[in-house]
Amino acid sequence: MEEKVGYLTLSTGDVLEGVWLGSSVTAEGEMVFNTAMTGYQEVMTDPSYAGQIVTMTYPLIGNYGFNDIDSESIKPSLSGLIISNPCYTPDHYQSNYSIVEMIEKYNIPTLYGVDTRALTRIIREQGEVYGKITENKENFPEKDTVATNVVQRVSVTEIKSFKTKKQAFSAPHVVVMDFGFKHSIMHSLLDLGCDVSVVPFDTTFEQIQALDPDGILLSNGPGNPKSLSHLASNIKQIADHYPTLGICLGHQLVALAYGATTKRLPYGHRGSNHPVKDLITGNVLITSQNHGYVVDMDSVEEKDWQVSHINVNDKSVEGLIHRTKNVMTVQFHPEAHPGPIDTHNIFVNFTKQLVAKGEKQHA
Ligand SMILES: NC(=O)CC[C@H](N)C(=O)O
Repeated sequence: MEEKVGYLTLSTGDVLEGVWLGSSVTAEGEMVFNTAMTGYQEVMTDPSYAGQIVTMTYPLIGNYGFNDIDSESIKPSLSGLIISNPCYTPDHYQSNYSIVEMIEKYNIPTLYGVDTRALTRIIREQGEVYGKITENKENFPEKDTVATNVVQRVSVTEIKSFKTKKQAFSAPHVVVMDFGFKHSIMHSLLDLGCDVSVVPFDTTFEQIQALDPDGILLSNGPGNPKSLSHLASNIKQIADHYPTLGICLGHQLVALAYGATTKRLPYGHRGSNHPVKDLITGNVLITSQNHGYVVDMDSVEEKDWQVSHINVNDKSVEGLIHRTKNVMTVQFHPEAHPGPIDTHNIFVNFTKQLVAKGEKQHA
């Protein structure tokens, strides 16, 4: 196969050389890195990466292929992919495609053979870095090209309903507000016996009331949470009214809706082994993470909120529980995928307390 050189130019002025994988599709976006050693399929299909160029720090990517089971969305939304060493000959009993076939199928702008260690050091040291995957090494990204309207790009546009396969009578009904939800969030709820309706991110309180849910889940999603501040009063009204769980962007949006603020992390948490301390049990849990923003600890109103989890490395807020309302939010990913399932109990506790409509009627 003929190799074609491509470049990753950065807003820092750095230029890294690589080789195009698939056709030479140019792209621009915020540079982020993920440190997971496995789980590239889940990372590539996580809608929270919309608008971003993802660098995988683990060198070998693609060795166990790509399957029909583990995608987190219908198609990848990330802006581009940077890897060191792609595997053309995957080996796994569930593998249906090679990573190269997927990159070609979805036209994902991808460079390989890039010095991903050097690139990661640049991102860690410079913080907010933008990049361009290009044929022309003189062609730099527009500085501060933060992707806009990313949530609109990845959210469903109409309601989609799913029935649990667990015992069907009186299953609790959870409405998932879709800011770019990962499919494994929905699977976690279905597996725990809930029926699920996935609704567009801007669904109003009244429209949600019409669906008669037992609980609400605000999903993960791409972009700066502050870009959705126009939804704050709607989100507060919903969370005031229903048992609510927020995950990642959903956690940040709930915090904003109740008056806290969010800020940018120096270079984000993206990987599958981020230690988080549960301040209620004292246990440290290993979590899956993908976020560039956090809720500012100083802005959390102590009389209303208990900080339930903190990040062990940088002490940032990882979870909140409302003191009087039935609202709980987490910055990490209890659905894992990729990563360990140490925090699966977040789903168990959320779903256990939902009183199914049928039970309400029969009580
Ligand atoms: N995975 C997510 O929901 C990410 C939330 C938000 N886009 C952030 O980067 O912080």
